[in-house]
Amino acid sequence: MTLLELRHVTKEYPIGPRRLWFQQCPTLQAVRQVDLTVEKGESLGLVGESGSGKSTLAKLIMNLESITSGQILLSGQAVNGKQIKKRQLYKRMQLVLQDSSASLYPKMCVSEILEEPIRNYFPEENNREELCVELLKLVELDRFFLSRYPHQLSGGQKQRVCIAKALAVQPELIIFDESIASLDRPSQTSIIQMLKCIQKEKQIAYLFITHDLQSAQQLCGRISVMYQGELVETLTQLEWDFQQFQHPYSRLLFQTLNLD
Ligand SMILES: Nc1ncnc2c1ncn2[C@@H]1O[C@H](COP(=O)(O)OP(=O)(O)OP(=O)(O)O)[C@@H](O)[C@H]1O
Repeated sequence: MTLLELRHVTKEYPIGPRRLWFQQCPTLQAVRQVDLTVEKGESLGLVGESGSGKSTLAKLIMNLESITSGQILLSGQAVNGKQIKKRQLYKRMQLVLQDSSASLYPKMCVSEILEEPIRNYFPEENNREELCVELLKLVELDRFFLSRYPHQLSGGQKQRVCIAKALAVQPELIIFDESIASLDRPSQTSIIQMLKCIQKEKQIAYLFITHDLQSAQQLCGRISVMYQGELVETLTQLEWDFQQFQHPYSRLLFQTLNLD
C-alpha cells in the first residue's frame, strides 16, 4: 500500500536578480520531474552525489519548501495543499538530520527533549517518564541517559536520541537525511541494525537519504539514484548487481563501492 507518492515534482530556486524588468529571474532546477513512491513499512534508499537534490526533496516532502510543480501525496492527500495541516503532517512524518547537535536544544536534558513531542501530540498521556524510558530502550540506550544533556552524549548517542524524539510522535514515515553520515562505520552499522528492529516492531516506513550506497544497501529493500536533480533509476534488492544499473552515474557509484 502506497504511503508517499511524488508525481513529476520539480523545484526551481531563483538564483539572482533579473537582468531586465520584463525578464524572469534566472532559476536553478534543484529537483526535476521526480516520480517516487514509498510503500507502508518499507525502506527506500535515496542515493546521489552532493548537490543532486536529495535534501531539497526531503524539504519538499516535509513541506518546508514549496514545490514549483508536481504533487506530493501522503496516503492520497496533498502535503502542500490545505488538506493536511503542518501539525498533522509532522505527526505522520518526521525528519532526522545529520547534525544532531543542531536538533537537540543544549539546555534540555534527554527526558525534556523526549517529553516535548509527547506533550504536544499526546497531551492526555500521564505516564510520560515511562514512555521516555521505552523510547530510549528502542534506540538501545538505558534510562540513565534521561538526565544527560546533549553535550554529555557521543555523536552516536545524540543521533539515537534524535531518532527516539522522532519515534515519540509515532510517525508512519521517517526521513533520514544523511543522519548517520558523520559516524564511524561500526556505529553506522549498529544504528542500521537498530532501525531494522524498530521497523519490524513498528511498521514505520523509512526514506533513507545518503551518499553512501553501502549503508543504503544494508537497510533498504529498494534504492533510487538521483543525478543532477533527476531520479535516474530505482533498483530492488534482487537487482543489486552491477550489470543491472543502467545509468552511468549509478554504475560509477557501484564500482566505487566495490573498490572500497
Ligand atoms: N535555497 C536555495 N537557493 C538556491 N539554490 C539552492 C537552495 N537550496 C539548494 N540549492 C541548490 O540545489 C541543488 C541541490 O541541493 P541539495 O542540497 O538538495 O543537494 P544534496 O543532494 O542534498 O547535496 P548534499 O549531499 O551535498 O547535501 C544544489 O545545486 C544547491 O546549490
